[in-house]
Amino acid sequence: MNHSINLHSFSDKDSLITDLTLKIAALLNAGIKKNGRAGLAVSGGSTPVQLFKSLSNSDIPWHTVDITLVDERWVPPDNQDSNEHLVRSHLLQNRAATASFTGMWNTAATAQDGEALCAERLQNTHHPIDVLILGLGNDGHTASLFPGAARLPQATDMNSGKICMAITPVTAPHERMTLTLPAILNAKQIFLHITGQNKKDVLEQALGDGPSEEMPIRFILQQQTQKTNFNVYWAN
Ligand SMILES: O=C(O)[C@H](O)[C@@H](O)[C@H](O)[C@H](O)COP(=O)(O)O
Repeated sequence: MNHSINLHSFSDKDSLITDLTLKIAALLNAGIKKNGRAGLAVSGGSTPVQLFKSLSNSDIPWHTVDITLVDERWVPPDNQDSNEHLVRSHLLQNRAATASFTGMWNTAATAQDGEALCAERLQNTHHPIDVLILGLGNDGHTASLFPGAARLPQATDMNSGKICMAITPVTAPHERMTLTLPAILNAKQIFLHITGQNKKDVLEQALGDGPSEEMPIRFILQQQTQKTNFNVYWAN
């Protein structure tokens, strides 16, 4: 590995979830104490379901937390592929039911058409985001920063001034909306949450040399600004 990272390894998923839940709760509680509100941005996919369930029971004044998405597939919230659907089903439950949620999807026909409204809504949530959770795809994507996507250069341009951007993956279904790289790196704390040997292998490959465009998680691993705390949580 050519780049050093803070890697927290766990022998099983349950111990990871217990530890990460406490860590996230402490950071959100600290943010609330200092600023009156806190921001939490979450990814979709299958990995975070157990974490969402655990977080939903955490002792946090959830009514002072703004929950947003890191990315979204451009499908309505009643679609099983919707990340908003996932968050509503597993995170906005129990104690966390009182949190304020701002999704990315809107009724525009395409993500590109819905970009301005999505950005406007996100601007009205708590910033900077206190805790942002990323996942990792087998192709090295994170958020919806997909290798080979035509708009990847714009979505990773640190000077775009944009908070979110529509993007069409070539390696996965659905047009997406993603937080841009500068918006992701503006978070105070980023956790990369991954499970299984396969994802660890992908991470190790990404930590080696090669173009970030080929494995966009490298844009995060090799962040130039160094102002964001970045930790990897991995369990087998
Ligand atoms: O909506 C999405 O697809 C995601 O936010 C995406 O970036 C995800 O985190 C990875 O694809 C990992 O997904 P899994 O957890 O399902 O492996």
